[in-house]
Amino acid sequence: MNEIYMDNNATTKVDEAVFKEMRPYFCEFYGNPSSMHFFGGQVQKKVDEARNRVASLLGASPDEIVFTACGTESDNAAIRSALEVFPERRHVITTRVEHPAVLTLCRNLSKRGYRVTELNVDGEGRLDLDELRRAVDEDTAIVSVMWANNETGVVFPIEEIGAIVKEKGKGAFFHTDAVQAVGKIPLNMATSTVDMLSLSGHKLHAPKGIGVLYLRKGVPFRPFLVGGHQEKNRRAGTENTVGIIALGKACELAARHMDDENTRVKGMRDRLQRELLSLIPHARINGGAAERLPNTLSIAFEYVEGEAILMLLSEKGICASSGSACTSGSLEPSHVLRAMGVPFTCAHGSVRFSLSRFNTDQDVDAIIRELPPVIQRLREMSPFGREFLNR
Ligand SMILES: Cc1ncc(COP(=O)(O)O)c(C=O)c1O
Ligand code: FES
Repeated sequence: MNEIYMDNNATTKVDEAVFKEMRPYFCEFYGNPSSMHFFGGQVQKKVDEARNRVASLLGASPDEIVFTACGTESDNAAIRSALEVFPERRHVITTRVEHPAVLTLCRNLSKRGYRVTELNVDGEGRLDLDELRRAVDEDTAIVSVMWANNETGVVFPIEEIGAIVKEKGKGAFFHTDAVQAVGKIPLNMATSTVDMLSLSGHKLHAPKGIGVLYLRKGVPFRPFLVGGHQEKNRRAGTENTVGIIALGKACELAARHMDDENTRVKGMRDRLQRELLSLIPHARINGGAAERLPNTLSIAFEYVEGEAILMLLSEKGICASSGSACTSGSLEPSHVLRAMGVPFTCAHGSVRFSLSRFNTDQDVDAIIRELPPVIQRLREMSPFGREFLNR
């Protein structure tokens, strides 16, 4: 069976060129970059090169790049640092649609006496900037808003948000979880209002377990992990050298190919969306009217179960995701779709296809061929679906 992988917002394949770049650093050049001898020096040089490559993709300076273990660590480090820098400030602003890496931390903070504002989104997943404007005050330590949503692909107007934080925040930090944005849309820290940004290697064809916290020059920072002097005292722990080198290569590839590839990826995503909407009745795009990442399609089929769709697709070799919490054993539909007010019946039947540069037109053809009969079959099987079809 030919596998069709359209779950790239969950994780991506390591690019062969990335693997080739990191491979010698396991068994041949395994030195510790902090060692004085030539063996460590060789690795240090390669880590420096990787730092330059990451910085270049972000329009940042290499000193502003702190390597971490993952996107989650970067998110935690950014928010916790802000609270330590401003111990007297007790207010944190985020959104209802953040990844759990931010949302769980914020909800824990609210249990510990912090005031946490979770900004709402409208039916298309868009923020109300007036709500943000009203929320920011002199007690706000940090505003953390994701650049792009992992489930719907909806892109937030980060620079407009940053301008509001800078205008009203009395020095409050602005952090963005850009884990889904980096490599998919161009970002430029040189002209940005962002103070701190998180990214994760495994979303852009580097391996799992490597992340970055971008930390703007001059922004005060308290490290999350303390110990050795790595990363200029901003993140202790011996560097994940192979991961760093891999991420450097992945960023270099992303910078070089982003324009062409994303045009092609968007073409495939748009065709998939168009065809599915025309072939399957009572389907709707989650976040369809908002600005979205070029690779993401979250589509709701009324009166069917997300899991059932995924299981039947999986039998055909097609990997997608349901964008619902029930994949993790709960019966609640996704917090993102709920925040958008997507009706229960649609939220449950939502499927996310997320493409990458490794997808082909044949992959899109296969989904267009396989999915409509799957939905038809499931609707016929379900009592709700039957009633609904007979209406
Ligand atoms: C928006 C967003 N933030 C954070 C993360 C967490 O990244 P990591 O898996 O590297 O911890 C993810 C990945 O699932 C994500 O999609
Ligand atoms: S129970 Fe499956 S999508 Fe909600």
